[in-house]
Amino acid sequence: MYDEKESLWLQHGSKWPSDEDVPGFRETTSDFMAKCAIISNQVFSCFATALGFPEDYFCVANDVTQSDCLTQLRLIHYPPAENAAGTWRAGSHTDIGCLTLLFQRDGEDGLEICPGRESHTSFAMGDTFSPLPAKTGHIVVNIGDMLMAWSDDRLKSNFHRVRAKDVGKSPSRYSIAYFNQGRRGFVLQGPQKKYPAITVEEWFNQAVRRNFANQQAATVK
Ligand SMILES: O=C(O)CCC(=O)C(=O)O
Ligand SMILES: [Fe+2]
Repeated sequence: MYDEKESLWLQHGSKWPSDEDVPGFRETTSDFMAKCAIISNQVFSCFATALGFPEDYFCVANDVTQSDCLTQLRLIHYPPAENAAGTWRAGSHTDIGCLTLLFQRDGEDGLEICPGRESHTSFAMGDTFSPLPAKTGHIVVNIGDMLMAWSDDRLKSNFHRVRAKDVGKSPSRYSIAYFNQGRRGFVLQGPQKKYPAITVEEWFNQAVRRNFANQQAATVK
């Protein structure tokens, strides 16, 4: 089943809307992304220190000034819905990268979260989800699978999903997700070396293949 949403993805090498088409968009969005990088780095510094890495370790590994950085901003729109039982705005998933900052707006609820999962190879579904009401100005911070592997599974990625109301009308929902996804060529390995050293690029490719295979298996059941 597909997700009922549309989104604009921005990262190194993206084609931006022109200033004639959307005046001020590039400047405003770039400023916003720079602020997201600063906040992400504050969180990364805490995690790096707690894990025994140098304080700036994850900041360097996710440095958006480097052209091989896979970090991405996604501007997401979920169209209005009515009696949406059986559909998903975003099906249950964990984020694939290191750390996500998620921005929502007042009155556009629908995000549901699940506590951190146990192992980065599982793709458990059917756990208990709790709604996280949308608040303008708040930032939801999700740990992703890459950071889970990079921390030898000590920091858990968390399942989350987005739905419209089963019964009645749901307004449009706009959200913004800033995905810290590491630098392609950076070598990823936890301090305890639980998993073999691997580049971010190769880790990403493997994770996409694994998630896709698991999703296929879950759909077939
Ligand atoms: O729109 C949201 O609130 C969640 C989006 C999300 O989880 C994602 O794009 O990975
Ligand atoms: Fe997500």
